[in-house]
Amino acid sequence: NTNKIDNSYNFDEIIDRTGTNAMNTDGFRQYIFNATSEMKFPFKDEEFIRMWIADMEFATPPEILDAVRERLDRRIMGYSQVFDPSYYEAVASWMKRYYDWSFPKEHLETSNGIIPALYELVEYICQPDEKVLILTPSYGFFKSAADHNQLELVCSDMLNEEGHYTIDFDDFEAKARDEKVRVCIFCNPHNPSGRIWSTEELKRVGEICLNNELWIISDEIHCDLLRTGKTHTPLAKLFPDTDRIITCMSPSKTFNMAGLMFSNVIIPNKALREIWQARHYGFKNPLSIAATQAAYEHGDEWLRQLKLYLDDNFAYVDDFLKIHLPLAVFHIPEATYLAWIDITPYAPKNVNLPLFFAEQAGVLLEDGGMFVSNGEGCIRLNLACPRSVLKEGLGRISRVLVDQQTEQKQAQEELAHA
Ligand SMILES: Cc1ncc(COP(=O)(O)O)c(C/N=C2\CONC2=O)c1O
Repeated sequence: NTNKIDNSYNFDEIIDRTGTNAMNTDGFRQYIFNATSEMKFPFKDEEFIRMWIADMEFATPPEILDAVRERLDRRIMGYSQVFDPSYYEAVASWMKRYYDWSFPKEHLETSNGIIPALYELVEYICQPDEKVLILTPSYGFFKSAADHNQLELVCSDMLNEEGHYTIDFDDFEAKARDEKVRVCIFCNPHNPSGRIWSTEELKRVGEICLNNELWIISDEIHCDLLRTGKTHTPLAKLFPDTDRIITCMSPSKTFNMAGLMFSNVIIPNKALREIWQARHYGFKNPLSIAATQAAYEHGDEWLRQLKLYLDDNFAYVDDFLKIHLPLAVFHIPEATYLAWIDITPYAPKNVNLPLFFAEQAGVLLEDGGMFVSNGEGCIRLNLACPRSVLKEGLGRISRVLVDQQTEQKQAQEELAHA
Protein backbone atom coordinates (compact mmCIF):
# COMPACT_ATOMS: atom_id res chain seq x y z
CA ASN A 1 0.00 0.00 0.00
CA THR A 2 2.09 2.91 -1.20
CA ASN A 3 -0.73 5.48 -0.67
CA LYS A 4 0.03 6.69 -4.22
CA ILE A 5 -2.65 7.03 -6.90
CA ASP A 6 -1.01 7.24 -10.37
CA ASN A 7 1.92 9.44 -9.45
CA SER A 8 0.04 11.40 -6.75
CA TYR A 9 0.29 10.71 -3.09
CA ASN A 10 -3.07 10.25 -1.36
CA PHE A 11 -3.42 12.90 1.36
CA ASP A 12 -7.16 12.27 1.61
CA GLU A 13 -6.69 8.79 3.03
CA ILE A 14 -8.00 8.27 6.57
CA ILE A 15 -5.49 6.10 8.43
CA ASP A 16 -6.39 4.33 11.66
CA ARG A 17 -3.79 5.16 14.34
CA THR A 18 -5.49 3.40 17.25
CA GLY A 19 -3.38 0.79 18.98
CA THR A 20 -0.12 2.32 17.73
CA ASN A 21 0.94 3.98 20.98
CA ALA A 22 0.39 7.37 19.32
CA MET A 23 0.48 10.46 21.56
CA ASN A 24 -2.07 11.94 19.17
CA THR A 25 -4.75 9.34 19.97
CA ASP A 26 -3.71 8.15 23.44
CA GLY A 27 -1.64 10.90 25.08
CA PHE A 28 -4.00 13.89 25.04
CA ARG A 29 -5.51 13.41 28.49
CA GLN A 30 -2.10 13.57 30.13
CA TYR A 31 -0.50 16.18 27.84
CA ILE A 32 -3.37 18.68 27.39
CA PHE A 33 -5.32 18.17 30.61
CA ASN A 34 -2.70 16.73 32.94
CA ALA A 35 -5.25 14.01 33.67
CA THR A 36 -5.28 10.22 33.81
CA SER A 37 -6.77 7.83 31.26
CA GLU A 38 -9.87 7.79 33.49
CA MET A 39 -10.84 11.33 32.40
CA LYS A 40 -14.24 11.05 30.72
CA PHE A 41 -15.71 13.06 27.82
CA PRO A 42 -19.12 13.04 26.11
CA PHE A 43 -17.28 11.61 23.08
CA LYS A 44 -15.62 8.27 22.47
CA ASP A 45 -11.89 8.64 21.84
CA GLU A 46 -12.35 7.60 18.21
CA GLU A 47 -15.00 10.34 17.76
CA PHE A 48 -12.56 13.17 18.50
CA ILE A 49 -11.27 15.34 15.68
CA ARG A 50 -7.62 15.59 16.69
CA MET A 51 -5.97 18.93 15.81
CA TRP A 52 -3.51 19.28 18.71
CA ILE A 53 0.00 17.73 18.69
CA ALA A 54 2.13 18.53 15.66
CA ASP A 55 2.36 15.29 13.80
CA MET A 56 0.43 14.46 10.65
CA GLU A 57 -2.49 12.19 9.80
CA PHE A 58 -0.75 11.43 6.48
CA ALA A 59 1.25 8.27 5.86
CA THR A 60 4.99 8.72 6.08
CA PRO A 61 6.24 8.77 2.46
CA PRO A 62 6.53 5.27 0.92
CA GLU A 63 10.11 6.00 -0.12
CA ILE A 64 11.02 6.37 3.56
CA LEU A 65 9.08 3.30 4.63
CA ASP A 66 10.80 1.31 1.86
CA ALA A 67 14.20 2.37 3.21
CA VAL A 68 13.19 1.18 6.69
CA ARG A 69 12.02 -2.15 5.26
CA GLU A 70 15.30 -2.48 3.36
CA ARG A 71 17.24 -1.95 6.60
CA LEU A 72 14.99 -4.44 8.38
CA ASP A 73 15.88 -7.00 5.71
CA ARG A 74 19.50 -6.79 6.90
CA ARG A 75 17.98 -8.58 9.92
CA ILE A 76 20.39 -7.44 12.63
CA MET A 77 19.46 -4.35 14.67
CA GLY A 78 22.64 -3.94 16.68
CA TYR A 79 24.21 -0.86 18.25
CA SER A 80 24.45 1.83 15.60
CA GLN A 81 25.76 5.29 14.96
CA VAL A 82 26.05 7.36 11.77
CA PHE A 83 29.27 6.00 10.25
CA ASP A 84 28.32 5.92 6.57
CA PRO A 85 29.55 9.14 4.84
CA SER A 86 26.52 9.02 2.56
CA TYR A 87 24.39 10.31 5.45
CA TYR A 88 26.20 13.66 5.58
CA GLU A 89 26.17 13.79 1.77
CA ALA A 90 22.36 13.39 1.79
CA VAL A 91 21.92 16.13 4.42
CA ALA A 92 24.40 18.47 2.74
CA SER A 93 22.75 17.98 -0.65
CA TRP A 94 19.31 18.84 0.80
CA MET A 95 20.66 21.97 2.51
CA LYS A 96 22.33 23.09 -0.72
CA ARG A 97 19.26 22.38 -2.88
CA TYR A 98 16.71 24.02 -0.59
CA TYR A 99 18.65 26.67 1.33
CA ASP A 100 21.82 27.20 -0.69
CA TRP A 101 23.64 26.59 2.57
CA SER A 102 26.55 24.35 3.39
CA PHE A 103 28.51 23.48 6.52
CA PRO A 104 31.53 21.27 7.20
CA LYS A 105 30.85 17.60 7.91
CA GLU A 106 32.61 17.79 11.29
CA HIS A 107 30.00 20.29 12.51
CA LEU A 108 27.18 17.74 12.11
CA GLU A 109 26.00 15.91 15.21
CA THR A 110 22.75 13.95 15.62
CA SER A 111 20.25 13.76 18.45
CA ASN A 112 17.27 11.64 19.44
CA GLY A 113 15.03 14.60 18.70
CA ILE A 114 15.37 18.37 18.93
CA ILE A 115 13.79 18.67 22.38
CA PRO A 116 16.52 16.51 23.95
CA ALA A 117 19.11 18.54 22.02
CA LEU A 118 17.68 21.77 23.48
CA TYR A 119 17.90 20.33 26.99
CA GLU A 120 21.52 19.25 26.45
CA LEU A 121 22.75 22.37 24.65
CA VAL A 122 21.28 24.72 27.27
CA GLU A 123 22.98 22.67 29.98
CA TYR A 124 26.34 22.66 28.20
CA ILE A 125 26.21 26.41 27.39
CA CYS A 126 24.84 27.93 30.61
CA GLN A 127 26.28 28.37 34.07
CA PRO A 128 23.80 27.62 36.88
CA ASP A 129 22.98 31.31 37.48
CA GLU A 130 22.48 32.19 33.80
CA LYS A 131 19.29 32.74 31.83
CA VAL A 132 17.56 31.58 28.64
CA LEU A 133 15.90 34.12 26.30
CA ILE A 134 12.93 33.22 24.09
CA LEU A 135 10.27 35.01 22.05
CA THR A 136 6.66 34.54 23.19
CA PRO A 137 4.28 33.03 22.36
CA SER A 138 6.59 30.06 22.21
CA TYR A 139 6.62 26.32 21.73
CA GLY A 140 6.27 25.11 25.30
CA PHE A 141 9.40 22.96 25.33
CA PHE A 142 11.58 26.06 24.96
CA LYS A 143 10.46 26.93 28.50
CA SER A 144 11.04 23.32 29.54
CA ALA A 145 14.66 23.55 28.34
CA ALA A 146 15.21 26.31 30.92
CA ASP A 147 13.11 24.65 33.62
CA HIS A 148 14.81 21.28 33.01
CA ASN A 149 18.13 22.96 33.76
CA GLN A 150 16.81 25.05 36.68
CA LEU A 151 17.63 28.22 34.74
CA GLU A 152 15.64 31.46 34.66
CA LEU A 153 13.56 31.98 31.54
CA VAL A 154 13.39 35.47 30.04
CA CYS A 155 10.48 36.08 27.65
CA SER A 156 10.32 38.80 25.01
CA ASP A 157 6.68 39.18 23.96
CA MET A 158 6.25 39.54 20.23
CA LEU A 159 4.17 42.42 18.89
CA ASN A 160 0.80 41.41 17.50
CA GLU A 161 -0.81 43.84 15.05
CA GLU A 162 -4.15 42.32 14.10
CA GLY A 163 -2.63 38.86 13.97
CA HIS A 164 0.64 39.93 12.29
CA TYR A 165 3.46 38.98 14.66
CA THR A 166 6.76 40.81 14.73
CA ILE A 167 9.67 40.99 17.14
CA ASP A 168 9.73 43.86 19.64
CA PHE A 169 13.40 44.54 19.05
CA ASP A 170 13.66 47.22 21.75
CA ASP A 171 12.40 44.72 24.32
CA PHE A 172 14.44 41.86 22.84
CA GLU A 173 17.64 43.92 22.91
CA ALA A 174 17.02 45.18 26.45
CA LYS A 175 16.69 41.59 27.63
CA ALA A 176 19.67 40.39 25.61
CA ARG A 177 21.77 43.07 27.37
CA ASP A 178 21.21 41.34 30.72
CA GLU A 179 24.68 39.97 31.34
CA LYS A 180 23.18 36.82 32.84
CA VAL A 181 21.25 35.99 29.66
CA ARG A 182 23.53 33.45 27.97
CA VAL A 183 21.51 31.77 25.24
CA CYS A 184 18.58 32.56 22.97
CA ILE A 185 16.47 29.67 21.73
CA PHE A 186 15.20 31.10 18.46
CA CYS A 187 12.39 29.50 16.47
CA ASN A 188 12.99 29.93 12.74
CA PRO A 189 10.32 29.56 11.27
CA HIS A 190 8.19 30.39 14.26
CA ASN A 191 5.77 28.02 16.01
CA PRO A 192 2.95 28.97 16.68
CA SER A 193 2.69 32.19 14.58
CA GLY A 194 4.02 30.53 11.41
CA ARG A 195 6.26 33.51 10.63
CA ILE A 196 9.19 33.12 8.26
CA TRP A 197 11.59 35.77 9.52
CA SER A 198 12.83 38.20 6.88
CA THR A 199 16.54 38.57 6.23
CA GLU A 200 16.41 41.94 8.01
CA GLU A 201 14.73 40.42 11.08
CA LEU A 202 17.20 37.52 11.11
CA LYS A 203 20.14 39.92 10.89
CA ARG A 204 18.81 42.04 13.75
CA VAL A 205 18.25 38.97 15.96
CA GLY A 206 21.75 37.69 15.18
CA GLU A 207 23.45 41.05 15.70
CA ILE A 208 21.65 41.76 18.98
CA CYS A 209 22.51 38.31 20.35
CA LEU A 210 26.11 38.15 19.11
CA ASN A 211 26.86 41.74 20.13
CA ASN A 212 25.71 40.82 23.64
CA GLU A 213 27.72 37.58 23.62
CA LEU A 214 24.71 35.29 23.61
CA TRP A 215 24.78 31.88 22.02
CA ILE A 216 21.88 31.21 19.66
CA ILE A 217 20.17 27.86 19.22
CA SER A 218 18.23 28.28 15.98
CA ASP A 219 15.48 25.69 16.03
CA GLU A 220 14.61 25.27 12.35
CA ILE A 221 12.52 22.10 12.53
CA HIS A 222 9.69 23.71 10.52
CA CYS A 223 11.97 25.02 7.76
CA ASP A 224 10.81 22.62 5.04
CA LEU A 225 7.11 23.19 5.77
CA LEU A 226 6.57 26.42 3.87
CA ARG A 227 3.68 27.70 1.78
CA THR A 228 4.45 26.99 -1.86
CA GLY A 229 6.81 29.60 -3.22
CA LYS A 230 8.14 30.76 0.17
CA THR A 231 11.81 30.32 1.07
CA HIS A 232 13.69 29.76 4.33
CA THR A 233 17.01 31.25 5.36
CA PRO A 234 19.02 29.39 7.99
CA LEU A 235 20.12 31.97 10.58
CA ALA A 236 23.70 30.66 10.54
CA LYS A 237 23.88 31.28 6.79
CA LEU A 238 23.76 35.03 7.46
CA PHE A 239 26.59 34.87 10.03
CA PRO A 240 29.36 32.76 8.44
CA ASP A 241 32.02 34.34 10.67
CA THR A 242 30.57 33.25 14.00
CA ASP A 243 30.63 29.81 15.61
CA ARG A 244 28.05 30.65 18.27
CA ILE A 245 24.94 29.73 16.29
CA ILE A 246 23.81 26.12 16.67
CA THR A 247 21.27 24.97 14.06
CA CYS A 248 18.73 22.25 14.82
CA MET A 249 16.94 20.69 11.86
CA SER A 250 15.15 17.42 11.19
CA PRO A 251 12.96 15.73 8.55
CA SER A 252 10.86 14.43 11.45
CA LYS A 253 8.30 17.24 11.17
CA THR A 254 8.53 17.43 7.36
CA PHE A 255 7.85 13.77 6.65
CA ASN A 256 5.75 12.74 9.67
CA MET A 257 8.38 10.60 11.32
CA ALA A 258 8.79 12.32 14.70
CA GLY A 259 8.39 8.93 16.34
CA LEU A 260 11.74 7.87 14.88
CA MET A 261 13.40 10.44 17.15
CA PHE A 262 16.24 11.59 14.93
CA SER A 263 17.48 15.10 14.21
CA ASN A 264 20.53 17.04 13.09
CA VAL A 265 22.39 19.43 15.37
CA ILE A 266 24.98 21.57 13.60
CA ILE A 267 27.56 22.81 16.13
CA PRO A 268 30.30 25.01 14.61
CA ASN A 269 32.06 25.77 17.92
CA LYS A 270 34.74 23.14 18.53
CA ALA A 271 34.75 23.36 22.33
CA LEU A 272 30.97 23.00 22.54
CA ARG A 273 31.03 20.17 20.01
CA GLU A 274 33.62 18.35 22.12
CA ILE A 275 31.41 18.71 25.21
CA TRP A 276 28.49 17.36 23.16
CA GLN A 277 30.58 14.42 21.96
CA ALA A 278 31.75 13.66 25.50
CA ARG A 279 28.32 13.95 27.12
CA HIS A 280 25.75 13.00 24.44
CA TYR A 281 24.65 9.36 24.23
CA GLY A 282 25.78 8.71 20.68
CA PHE A 283 24.06 5.45 19.76
CA LYS A 284 21.12 5.80 17.40
CA ASN A 285 18.27 3.65 16.11
CA PRO A 286 19.46 2.11 12.80
CA LEU A 287 15.93 2.37 11.37
CA SER A 288 15.88 6.10 12.17
CA ILE A 289 19.21 6.63 10.43
CA ALA A 290 17.93 4.82 7.33
CA ALA A 291 14.63 6.73 7.36
CA THR A 292 16.25 10.13 7.80
CA GLN A 293 18.75 9.57 5.03
CA ALA A 294 15.97 8.37 2.71
CA ALA A 295 13.92 11.48 3.50
CA TYR A 296 16.74 13.71 2.33
CA GLU A 297 17.52 11.53 -0.70
CA HIS A 298 13.99 10.78 -1.93
CA GLY A 299 11.50 13.13 -0.22
CA ASP A 300 11.33 15.97 -2.73
CA GLU A 301 8.22 15.00 -4.71
CA TRP A 302 6.19 13.98 -1.65
CA LEU A 303 7.07 17.29 0.01
CA ARG A 304 6.10 19.23 -3.11
CA GLN A 305 2.69 17.56 -3.17
CA LEU A 306 2.26 17.88 0.60
CA LYS A 307 2.84 21.63 0.40
CA LEU A 308 0.16 21.99 -2.29
CA TYR A 309 -2.31 20.00 -0.18
CA LEU A 310 -1.55 22.14 2.88
CA ASP A 311 -1.88 25.30 0.78
CA ASP A 312 -5.43 24.19 -0.04
CA ASN A 313 -6.18 23.32 3.60
CA PHE A 314 -5.09 26.79 4.66
CA ALA A 315 -7.17 28.40 1.91
CA TYR A 316 -10.17 26.39 3.11
CA VAL A 317 -9.68 27.60 6.71
CA ASP A 318 -9.33 31.21 5.53
CA ASP A 319 -12.57 31.04 3.50
CA PHE A 320 -14.40 29.17 6.25
CA LEU A 321 -13.52 31.69 8.95
CA LYS A 322 -14.48 34.65 6.77
CA ILE A 323 -17.96 33.14 6.39
CA HIS A 324 -18.65 31.46 9.72
CA LEU A 325 -16.44 33.30 12.25
CA PRO A 326 -15.78 36.66 10.57
CA LEU A 327 -14.59 38.31 13.80
CA ALA A 328 -11.80 35.76 14.27
CA VAL A 329 -8.30 37.02 13.39
CA PHE A 330 -6.40 34.64 11.12
CA HIS A 331 -3.74 34.96 8.44
CA ILE A 332 -2.46 32.06 6.38
CA PRO A 333 0.99 31.47 7.90
CA GLU A 334 4.11 31.50 5.74
CA ALA A 335 5.34 28.28 7.38
CA THR A 336 4.28 25.27 9.48
CA TYR A 337 1.05 23.35 9.12
CA LEU A 338 -0.43 25.09 12.15
CA ALA A 339 -3.26 27.63 12.08
CA TRP A 340 -3.02 30.21 14.88
CA ILE A 341 -6.44 31.86 15.27
CA ASP A 342 -7.53 34.62 17.65
CA ILE A 343 -11.12 33.76 18.55
CA THR A 344 -11.42 36.30 21.37
CA PRO A 345 -14.74 37.78 20.14
CA TYR A 346 -16.36 34.34 20.27
CA ALA A 347 -14.53 32.51 23.05
CA PRO A 348 -16.40 31.82 26.27
CA LYS A 349 -14.78 33.89 29.01
CA ASN A 350 -12.66 32.41 31.78
CA VAL A 351 -12.82 28.83 30.56
CA ASN A 352 -10.09 26.37 29.66
CA LEU A 353 -10.46 26.46 25.88
CA PRO A 354 -8.97 23.01 25.13
CA LEU A 355 -11.37 21.53 27.70
CA PHE A 356 -14.29 23.55 26.30
CA PHE A 357 -13.68 22.31 22.75
CA ALA A 358 -13.01 18.73 23.85
CA GLU A 359 -16.22 18.54 25.89
CA GLN A 360 -18.52 20.67 23.68
CA ALA A 361 -17.20 19.99 20.16
CA GLY A 362 -15.21 16.75 20.41
CA VAL A 363 -12.20 18.59 19.00
CA LEU A 364 -8.72 18.29 20.52
CA LEU A 365 -6.71 21.47 20.08
CA GLU A 366 -4.17 23.62 21.88
CA ASP A 367 -4.63 27.20 23.00
CA GLY A 368 -2.45 30.20 23.81
CA GLY A 369 -2.14 29.08 27.41
CA MET A 370 0.02 26.20 26.18
CA PHE A 371 2.53 28.51 24.46
CA VAL A 372 4.20 30.01 27.55
CA SER A 373 2.61 33.51 27.38
CA ASN A 374 1.30 36.24 25.06
CA GLY A 375 -1.19 33.93 23.38
CA GLU A 376 -4.41 34.90 25.13
CA GLY A 377 -7.60 34.22 23.17
CA CYS A 378 -5.81 32.16 20.51
CA ILE A 379 -6.26 28.54 19.50
CA ARG A 380 -3.89 26.49 17.37
CA LEU A 381 -5.18 23.96 14.86
CA ASN A 382 -3.05 21.29 13.23
CA LEU A 383 -4.04 21.30 9.54
CA ALA A 384 -1.88 18.33 8.52
CA CYS A 385 -4.95 16.16 8.04
CA PRO A 386 -7.30 15.07 5.25
CA ARG A 387 -9.64 17.86 4.10
CA SER A 388 -12.67 15.86 5.23
CA VAL A 389 -11.29 15.80 8.78
CA LEU A 390 -10.49 19.51 8.62
CA LYS A 391 -14.02 20.33 7.45
CA GLU A 392 -15.57 18.31 10.28
CA GLY A 393 -13.32 19.92 12.87
CA LEU A 394 -13.98 23.47 11.69
CA GLY A 395 -17.71 22.79 11.51
CA ARG A 396 -17.79 21.57 15.10
CA ILE A 397 -15.68 24.50 16.34
CA SER A 398 -17.81 27.16 14.68
CA ARG A 399 -21.06 25.54 15.79
CA VAL A 400 -20.11 25.54 19.46
CA LEU A 401 -18.72 29.08 19.29
CA VAL A 402 -21.77 30.48 17.52
CA ASP A 403 -24.10 28.52 19.84
CA GLN A 404 -22.09 29.83 22.77
CA GLN A 405 -22.44 33.39 21.49
CA THR A 406 -26.20 32.96 20.93
CA GLU A 407 -26.63 31.65 24.46
CA GLN A 408 -24.61 34.60 25.79
CA LYS A 409 -26.85 37.07 23.92
CA GLN A 410 -30.02 35.36 25.15
CA ALA A 411 -28.73 35.46 28.72
CA GLN A 412 -27.90 39.16 28.36
CA GLU A 413 -31.37 39.91 26.95
CA GLU A 414 -33.04 38.01 29.76
CA LEU A 415 -30.96 39.95 32.27
CA ALA A 416 -31.86 43.21 30.54
CA HIS A 417 -35.58 42.40 30.75
CA ALA A 418 -35.45 40.91 34.27
C1 LIG B 1 9.87 24.52 17.37
C2 LIG B 1 9.89 23.05 17.66
N1 LIG B 1 11.04 22.45 18.09
C3 LIG B 1 11.10 21.14 18.36
C4 LIG B 1 9.98 20.35 18.22
C5 LIG B 1 10.05 18.87 18.55
O1 LIG B 1 11.25 18.33 18.12
P1 LIG B 1 11.54 16.77 18.34
O2 LIG B 1 11.94 16.63 19.77
O3 LIG B 1 10.27 16.05 18.02
O4 LIG B 1 12.65 16.48 17.38
C6 LIG B 1 8.78 20.91 17.77
C7 LIG B 1 7.57 20.02 17.59
N2 LIG B 1 6.38 20.73 17.76
C8 LIG B 1 5.29 20.23 18.27
C9 LIG B 1 5.05 18.83 18.61
O5 LIG B 1 3.68 18.83 19.04
N3 LIG B 1 3.19 20.15 19.05
C10 LIG B 1 4.13 20.99 18.59
O6 LIG B 1 3.97 22.21 18.44
C11 LIG B 1 8.73 22.29 17.49
O7 LIG B 1 7.59 22.88 17.05
